[in-house]
Amino acid sequence: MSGYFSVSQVASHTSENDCWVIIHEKVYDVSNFLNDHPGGKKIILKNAGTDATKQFDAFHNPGVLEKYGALCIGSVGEPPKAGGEEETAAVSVEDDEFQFGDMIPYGDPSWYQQWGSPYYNDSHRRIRRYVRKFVDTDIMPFAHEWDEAKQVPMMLFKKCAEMGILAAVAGNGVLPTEYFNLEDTTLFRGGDNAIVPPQDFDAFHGFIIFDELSRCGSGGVLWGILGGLGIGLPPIIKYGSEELKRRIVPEVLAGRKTICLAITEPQAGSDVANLTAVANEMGDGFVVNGEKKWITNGTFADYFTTAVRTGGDGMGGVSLLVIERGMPGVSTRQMKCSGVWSSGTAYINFEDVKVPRANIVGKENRGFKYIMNNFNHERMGIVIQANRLARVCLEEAIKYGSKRKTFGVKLVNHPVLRNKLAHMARQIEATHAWTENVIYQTITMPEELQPIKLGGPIALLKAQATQTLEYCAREASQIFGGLAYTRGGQGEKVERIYREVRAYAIPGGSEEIMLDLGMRQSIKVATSMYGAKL
Ligand code: HEM
Repeated sequence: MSGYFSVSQVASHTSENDCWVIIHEKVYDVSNFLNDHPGGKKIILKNAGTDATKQFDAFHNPGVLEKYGALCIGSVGEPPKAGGEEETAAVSVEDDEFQFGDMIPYGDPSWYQQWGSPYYNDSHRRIRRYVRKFVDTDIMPFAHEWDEAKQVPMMLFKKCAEMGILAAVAGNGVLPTEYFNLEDTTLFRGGDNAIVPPQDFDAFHGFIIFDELSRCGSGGVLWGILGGLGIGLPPIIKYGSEELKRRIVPEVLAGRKTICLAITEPQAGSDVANLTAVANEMGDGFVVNGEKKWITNGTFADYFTTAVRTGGDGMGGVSLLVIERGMPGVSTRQMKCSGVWSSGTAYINFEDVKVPRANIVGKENRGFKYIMNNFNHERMGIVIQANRLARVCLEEAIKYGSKRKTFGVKLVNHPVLRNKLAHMARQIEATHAWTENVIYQTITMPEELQPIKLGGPIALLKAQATQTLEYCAREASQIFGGLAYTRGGQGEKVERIYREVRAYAIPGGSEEIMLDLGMRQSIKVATSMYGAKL
């Protein structure tokens, strides 16, 4: 973008070879774009030389302007005087962290909209701005493209590593500082003056990272970048030998290698104790045979943190082994799923794969416990993402409903549609408050008690979050009508999220199993730990 133009200057560019329009006070030269315009050239020509903001807003996502930024040749009006009003105004808005975001009702958590909260401090406010900028500039404009291409660019891993995001989400609220250089990341560089001083990092920072990233409105992109690392690396960090950790963790945190968690099989999903992939002892290692299915990032991951049977039947015979892509006998293929397209969901075959004993995670036949502990972490990740995706549906529906009219009335002014928005908002807010409460427990409760005391509530919370997501995706789709039935365009996010609902409601424990486990576990804890007489 360069110059400044008056309205009358713009008005003289109205022909097919020389066509300008004003949109939101910016001037666009669309002469070379007319023939490529998905809405056709005539409709733009009809508005040539004029302020077409109203017409533009009726048909497009605001993100379109960012994507086609190259067409912008300047602004309407006079250039600002040096140190003038424009600059000062921008700074004062940015500094007001008590209020952050677009102020769409319930479009962000309440502490973004002038509500007090006991959970957050300045470093939490800084990290939300840090991640939001990244999402707005480096992810959101490309989410549709990547999803259609069914992959995220590999350079994103490097970018997330440099930002400090990979390290921040790998340790489940604890920074794995021994395995990456704090000064190599823009998030933790500078000690006490860092965006987040490393010693202050807590589970709420991790929460904000996932919540803000989920604003991209694509579970596929989110899982493409963090789905494998978020669940495949923590068991190694927590239970792996020092040698295994030194060999694998730094490579993954630097974005040079990728990792995934391979547990689910064609015939064993939530029923982990009955998995059948087998690792037979041979020499100083194992020979692995079996299949894994629906493995996030499995199409490209370098490491597979894999659940295998090393002992007898049931939960006592399961171990975790790190299998490497380069080992002969490993093959993966992309699965065709209804959603999360860019996350690299794979079917994996292990055929006579020789794995050294050094690659076992923790102790032999203790894998079931490690997997169950990891599940709580995985489920909280799903909760945070699902609830923000639900929020995205609500935000998109309110924005669209505030401009689209039927029978001369804006959609948000039809009581029947406002009722849908209200039901969306109350569920999202309740889920968010419960999530904050549980995250607070992960900081304050003794670590050894967490798997026992929090397992039940986290299972119920997962069901709460995914049912909220399902409700919001459905209702937002109804509000968007046909636009949520077509891929891309104004209903892009809602259409995609609707296809992704099952990817949240099933993995990590289906809703049915979560609800049953949640209550069973809570009754057990109530009677054995709190003294309830039941
Ligand atoms: C800088 C100028 C413009 C750009 C970069 C642009 C870009 C696009 C893009 C990418 C789409 C595909 C749908 C989407 O992604 O949202 C689209 C559709 C469309 N555009 Fe534009 N557009 C511009 C200006 C205009 C103007 C001034 C009008 C005038 C009314 C207009 C009317 C439409 C219509 C009617 C559609 C089809 C919407 C649909 O499929 O429902 N566009 N435009």
